[in-house]
Amino acid sequence: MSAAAYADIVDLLAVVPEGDEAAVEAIRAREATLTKPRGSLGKLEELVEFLGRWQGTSEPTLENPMVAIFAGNHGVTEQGVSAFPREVTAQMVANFTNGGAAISQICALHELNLRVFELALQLPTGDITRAPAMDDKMCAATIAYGMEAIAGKPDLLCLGEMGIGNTTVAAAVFAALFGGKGADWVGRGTGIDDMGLSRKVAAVDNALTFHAGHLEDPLEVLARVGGREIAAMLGALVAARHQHIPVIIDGFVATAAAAVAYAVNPAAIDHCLFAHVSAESAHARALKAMDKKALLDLGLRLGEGSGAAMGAVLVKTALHLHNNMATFTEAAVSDKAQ
Ligand SMILES: Cc1cc2ncn([C@H]3O[C@H](COP(=O)(O)O)[C@@H](O)[C@H]3O)c2cc1C
Ligand SMILES: O=C(O)c1cccnc1
Repeated sequence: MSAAAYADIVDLLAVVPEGDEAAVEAIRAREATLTKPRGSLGKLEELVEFLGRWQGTSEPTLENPMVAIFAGNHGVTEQGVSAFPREVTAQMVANFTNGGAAISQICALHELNLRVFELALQLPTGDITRAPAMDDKMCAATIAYGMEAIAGKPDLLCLGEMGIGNTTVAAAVFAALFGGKGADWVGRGTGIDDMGLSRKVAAVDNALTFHAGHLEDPLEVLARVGGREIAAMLGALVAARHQHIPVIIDGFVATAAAAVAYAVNPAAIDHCLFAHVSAESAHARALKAMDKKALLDLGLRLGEGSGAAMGAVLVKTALHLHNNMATFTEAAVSDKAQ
């Protein structure tokens, strides 16, 4: 990575705006006046606080929630690590736009703006078992692309991805950042069989061996064993923080982008809500490594932002209740006995 681009990205991760605790206090004060026992909406109350804290206002909005899907292709698919062929990435991108994918329908039903960003699908990244995924310049450019992609000021950003083979590179990123070997981080992804699973474990182990000595720096990890969609999600996540946009992270692969940010500065992902724990087995391990708890456990293992969008559905519900329920006074309901 050019020294300047590298320093810029590290700076943006290292020095991040704090959450607005005064906004949270004001939200809690209103919450206490609503016609329900205090705290009885549990995590739904926390979701409103999350929105206010990171939008920096006691009156958060959800007028422009965006689901951003970044799509990339991976050289490591040559190792036979996915149950599906590489061309599915581009085919699913078309399906997202045409309305046929799960994420398309979640977004249509719940009025979330779906944006799909293709990242040079005809040019897969390097096969991480024997080359860097990206050179530093490509990695920096892709992070910058992710930063730009969220222009248009969403008030909530859900991050998702599409990329056949990307559960393998995500596993390699986790192993490089948090330690352990392929077997600790690899799962079945799209549903690969036992032989394929062994090839996946070997691919991650071979990548760790090939890149040994160059995996100290989190951004170097991203460039060497990550992928374009992970780099772009990292850029989007960082830009969102500086623009006061709360972020919802999807499953295993999107969490790898958050993990790179976390490895540079744990506070850099405080504005990120982890929507769900994926059925991809090592996702729980990744969340634990960052001491994060997921909101939902729906047994999803899809990617494409589906879990993040389901999180956004709950956030929408939570804010609607907060804004539209009656207070004890308005409804003439007797408050708790003094
Ligand atoms: C039809 C289809 C739709 C998808 N939507 C998301 N993914 C998910 O599966 C891929 C990762 O799994 P692996 O590492 O095993 O290739 C990613 O594209 C991810 O978004 C899909 C996969 C398929 C096949
Ligand atoms: O949790 C995920 O992000 C995931 C799981 C399986 C396949 N693709 C993505």
